[in-house]
Amino acid sequence: MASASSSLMLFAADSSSTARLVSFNTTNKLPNGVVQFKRFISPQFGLQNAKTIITHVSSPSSYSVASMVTEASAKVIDGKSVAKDIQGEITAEISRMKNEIGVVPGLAVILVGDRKDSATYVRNKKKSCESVGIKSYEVCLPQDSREEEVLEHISSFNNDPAVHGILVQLPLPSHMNEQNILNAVCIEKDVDGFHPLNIGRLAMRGREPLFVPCTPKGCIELLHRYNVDIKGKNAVVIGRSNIVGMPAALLLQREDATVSIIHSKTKNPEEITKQADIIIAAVGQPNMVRGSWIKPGAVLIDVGINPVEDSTRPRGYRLVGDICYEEACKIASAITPVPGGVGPMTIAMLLSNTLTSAKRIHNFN
Ligand SMILES: Nc1nc(=O)c2c([nH]1)NC[C@@H]1CN(c3ccc(C(=O)N[C@@H](CCC(=O)O)C(=O)O)cc3)C=[N+]21
Repeated sequence: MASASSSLMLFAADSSSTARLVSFNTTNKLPNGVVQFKRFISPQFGLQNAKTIITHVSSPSSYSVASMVTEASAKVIDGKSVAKDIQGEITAEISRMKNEIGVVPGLAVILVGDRKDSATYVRNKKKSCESVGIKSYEVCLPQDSREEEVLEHISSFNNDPAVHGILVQLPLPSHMNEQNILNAVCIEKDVDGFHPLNIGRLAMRGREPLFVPCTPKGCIELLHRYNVDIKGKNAVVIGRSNIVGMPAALLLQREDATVSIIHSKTKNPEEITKQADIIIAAVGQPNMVRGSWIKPGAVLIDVGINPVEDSTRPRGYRLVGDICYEEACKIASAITPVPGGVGPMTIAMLLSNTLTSAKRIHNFN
């Protein structure tokens, strides 16, 4: 078979053809060494992410063998880094606002109960607020509080001129009526974008919501900042929750994508995802989207943040997405990691919505 030098030349010839989808997926094992050629190159991001690993070079008596594995790995969409950039932009705007009109944006968070994950999110939000210069107000109520108490806090934040955004951490305890509570947040301070009037406007052509829900907004912002075309593309949203799937589908539609929504009753979901140029996965099922579900070159946004047991980690678990990253990164052209993908963007969009709200209320541009 191939000698070491001819295999390397073969690779060189390949790598000059940038735009072509080159794939030769062979795995040849020879008794005296291994020759492997494996390539998945996605056209959209060219070859910059192709990794060539010479795994084995041997020179038995008659010939030498180089084993070369070239696997394109998708571009990593670095949500953590984009979120950091955005927070820098927000910090600068807040300081300009403070200097020019003496106003500091304020965000109120209401947390009911003692779910550990909710407490962690709320703590992280508070830290992020501090770092950009947003003043945060926090109310923590016990699990057995009455709905009326929550409504009273919302009402007083609605009337507090120092507060420009109000977030009620979800999920609420099951004895509370989530609809009543979300309806009570005045739409001018609904930085989560969960008020039915904001969602309704998001759904209507020619109408503009005051706020767009943070997680879906973060997904679209990542696509924009990575120059992913959305217009005219096939986009698939997996999951139809009020807080992520549904608004994500509406946003993609507003960006002129052709949108399909997959949910628990969808038959043969993989046949639909296989057609998708863009997938947003938001179901909360660890590793549900397998490599075989993905069209080569697709762009993947993974909203899932699922803890799975892992005794090798200090916390006893690690976080995985809804998309099987190890398989998907060999087929997609770009993918968000978990953690470090959509999660940090959710917080950045919350800060951004809070700044927008303060600007609007104070008529500051
Ligand atoms: N009213 C309301 N608004 C929300 O926006 C809201 C909510 N309720 N309830 C819970 C979900 C969840 N959520 C996250 C935000 C950031 C990360 C995040 O930054 N995650 C890190 C990982 C953090 C870790 O290591 O644990 C990451 O993905 O890199 C995750 C999850 C906001 N939520």
